[in-house]
Amino acid sequence: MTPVLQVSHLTKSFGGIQAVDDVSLEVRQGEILGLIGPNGSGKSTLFNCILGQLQATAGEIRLDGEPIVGLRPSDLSRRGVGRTFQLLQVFPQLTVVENLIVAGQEHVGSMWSRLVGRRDCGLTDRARQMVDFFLLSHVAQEYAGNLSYGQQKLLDAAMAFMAEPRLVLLDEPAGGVNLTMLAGLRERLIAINARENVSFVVIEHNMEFVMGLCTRILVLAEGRIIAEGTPDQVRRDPRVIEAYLGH
Ligand SMILES: Nc1ncnc2c1ncn2[C@@H]1O[C@H](COP(=O)(O)OP(=O)(O)OP(=O)(O)O)[C@@H](O)[C@H]1O
Repeated sequence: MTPVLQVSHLTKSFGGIQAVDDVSLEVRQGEILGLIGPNGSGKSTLFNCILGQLQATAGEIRLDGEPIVGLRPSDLSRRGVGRTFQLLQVFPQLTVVENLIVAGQEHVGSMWSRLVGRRDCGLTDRARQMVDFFLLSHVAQEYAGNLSYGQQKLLDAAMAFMAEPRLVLLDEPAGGVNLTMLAGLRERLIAINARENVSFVVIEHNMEFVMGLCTRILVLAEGRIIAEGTPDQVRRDPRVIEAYLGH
């Protein structure tokens, strides 16, 4: 079966720095792939190249077998690529449901049709589903700015699923989330992955969280993949321990 995402020999330089250095990887249908590595190892740069926010210096990226290098983030989202952000992207002055609908609208029609058309396109129903799924029903009509940080992270995650994506790139979903909410967040992500057969790539510094969420993990150091395997294999790999300790 064609992988959902194929990255081949991707390189991104900033002047003399090879932030991503000849990286190749594949993401399979329904897989939850973790991307870990010390600070500055190239994780965000790799994400931004995949998402069309940075132009790769060399290499190829394919989505469902089709080359996507050069496509804009909006084109990618229409092709089924969603993302969450390291820093929250919710609108504090909109309610939870309104945030979800706005996130869904990004993928439906042009700005003009959004302004004049008001076609719902099932967004209200999908927003209700996401509110229930991410355990936000009790705050559905609350302004997002009034939610706890953990609830805002759940909302941020839910927003990435509004357009029923095939692939979601999650940038530190556990960052800043307190211990009591972490287990719930991980459980919901695993549940939506299974329910919608969507693939994830997850950047995460919280080792316990990423090891409990992902089926396979890639480890980056200085722009290169230095290890790959199941959470257990990666945890015990001396190259990984050295990359973290030597940093
Ligand atoms: N816009 C830029 N201009 C110049 N150098 C950059 C730029 N973005 C990233 N870098 C450099 O590229 C390297 C990789 O950075 P990147 O942010 O991708 O790492 P990271 O693994 O995501 O780090 P962190 O875990 O701290 O977020 C670093 O040396 C960084 O300083």
